[in-house]
Amino acid sequence: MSFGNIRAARDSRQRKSYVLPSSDSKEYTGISQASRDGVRAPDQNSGTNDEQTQTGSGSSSQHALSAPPDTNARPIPRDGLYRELPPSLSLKSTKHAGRGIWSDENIKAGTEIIALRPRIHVLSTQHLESFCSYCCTPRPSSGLKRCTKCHALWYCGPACQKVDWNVHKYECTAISHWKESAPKSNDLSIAIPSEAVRSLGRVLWTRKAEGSNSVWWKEIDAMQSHRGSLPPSATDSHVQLAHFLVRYLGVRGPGELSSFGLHSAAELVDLISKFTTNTFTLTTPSVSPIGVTISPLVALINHSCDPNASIVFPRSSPPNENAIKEPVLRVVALRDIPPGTEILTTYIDITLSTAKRREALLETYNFTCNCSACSPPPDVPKTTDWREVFWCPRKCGGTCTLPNTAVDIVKCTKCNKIVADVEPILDAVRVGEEALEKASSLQLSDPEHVLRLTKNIIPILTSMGLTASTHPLLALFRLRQSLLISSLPSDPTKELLDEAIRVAAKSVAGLSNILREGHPIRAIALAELGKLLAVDEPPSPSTTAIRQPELEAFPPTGEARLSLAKETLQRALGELHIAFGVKGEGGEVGKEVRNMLVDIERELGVWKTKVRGAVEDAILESRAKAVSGGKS
Ligand SMILES: C[S@@+](CC[C@H](N)C(=O)[O-])C[C@H]1O[C@@H](n2cnc3c(N)ncnc32)[C@H](O)[C@@H]1O
Repeated sequence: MSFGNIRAARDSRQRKSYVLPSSDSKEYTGISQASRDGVRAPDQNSGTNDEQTQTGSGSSSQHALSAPPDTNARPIPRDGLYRELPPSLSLKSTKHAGRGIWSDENIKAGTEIIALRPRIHVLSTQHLESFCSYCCTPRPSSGLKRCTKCHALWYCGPACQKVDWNVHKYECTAISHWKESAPKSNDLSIAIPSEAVRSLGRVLWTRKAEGSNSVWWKEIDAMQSHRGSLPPSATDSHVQLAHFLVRYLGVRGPGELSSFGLHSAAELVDLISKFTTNTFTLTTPSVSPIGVTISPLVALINHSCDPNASIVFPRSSPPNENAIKEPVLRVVALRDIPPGTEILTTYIDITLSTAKRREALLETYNFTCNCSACSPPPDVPKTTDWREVFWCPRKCGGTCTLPNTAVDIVKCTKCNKIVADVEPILDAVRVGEEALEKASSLQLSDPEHVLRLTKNIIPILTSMGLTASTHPLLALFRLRQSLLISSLPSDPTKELLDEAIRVAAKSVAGLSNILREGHPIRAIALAELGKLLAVDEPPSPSTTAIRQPELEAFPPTGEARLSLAKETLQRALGELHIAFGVKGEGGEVGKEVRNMLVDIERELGVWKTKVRGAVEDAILESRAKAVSGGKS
């Protein structure tokens, strides 16, 4: 089996949306510094992961319990808005989080709760040439067709270009003007406005076309803004984005701004604050970020670090659904949701430590998270938070929580012994965080450097006892995995392929301790590991080199490797069904995994036939020897 498709998926993951804060797993997008500048894409962190089980444990034993239903939620009227909200859901409001979406019925894990095509989505600049700007189909081998006027957007064909022209006609002129005034550069992120600017442009042109009384505009208008309570740094960045937007729209004065329904600069900044709080990431079927999207209905969903639902774009195509209806956003239940429960997704990278998650949520979304993962209820027995532990230095198999504001005495969960000197471990975490930051910023421009950096830092963090799930080791594993896959040649050596498999196994193991079964990131990590295991095994090098038995133990070879690939892909398929919806059979990745399983069955059949044939030959040969009295 070839890994071309794995690499293609990874390639898009690598080039991250620059509206994203820091990881693969983001669903909502806060505006990062780069999009504040409106000019240049920054590099992003990657998510990651570690050990103990080779292919992940299959169960996430240490999860925080979900929050009990908030009985103080009060129903709120729809006022003719949110027509795509299914009847099994309702809108309610709580004091602490404002409006939210609640289930009225039992919802089974893997059920598609909401499915819609968002009115606004734009590709990040670095993905403009790789996906159709309308249906987001990846560039086919025959290539995409470029808009002949602005030369910035690409389409898979005339049908997509025609339907997108409704709004692109305004955007086309604006991009052309922007390009004329931008410094001459081959760097698209300089020549073309950021995705934040382009999304806001689309919002305002759509508003102009539909009018301020349209349902869609009222929904946009009702989105939550934090303009009044943002820290000065965030306000500054909003003002800066407003400045770029005005330039992009070609607005020359307040009169022209009012043609977009905005009557003051404050209203413009308010719109930007709504955008920051309510947009989320457009992803490929394998959850690689490729852009941003806005749906006022889906934006009503509040956040939890232990979510019961997720937002995905699986491109599952049930009959009658064709590509031009894509990208379809689906909100899928990650576990059974009883009636009267709030639907909660995650806005940030939930593999981060509690303190870092809180920091990210406060900075972009202006709230302190008190979900069950951040503040476990006092009556619930404390469980290990794998993001923040290290193995007991006495090697008893227990773990110790890294010291933080809530934990000052560090004790092993198993042998109960106190760890006196944690400073070296904290130093290692700090060094790891710095390395992660550097690696994330260089992953596009200098992947070789990042491969060297991760190769050096991972063993240091591992030797200090960090687990595969501990931040930042998990992130470093995932980043390394991503780069290893992207750099694998079409006929990889055994050494390269096996290393990619080992790192992928660490990623799966690390994620499995943190994310629940069926979380899209975990399901995709399993599928990637299974795919790597299924790649045709390269011949072993003729070994004059020193053997390293500990490295050779995993991955296995031959039939055992194929069987492990099969087992891993079967697990992946089960999780993909939850992550991307049972109805769509796990989306595009689910389909790919099913096809791979058929191929593996066939290959295993061949192995068995060969082995049986060899055994039978051996038996016949020994019988023949016995008959001839050992004379050959
Ligand atoms: C995308 S909006 C969600 C809908 C929003 N509650 C509303 O009324 O429109 C994000 C904002 O909702 C609030 N929010 C979301 N999740 C929250 C939570 N777990 N706790 C407190 N506030 C939350 C925050 O103000 C956040 O900036």
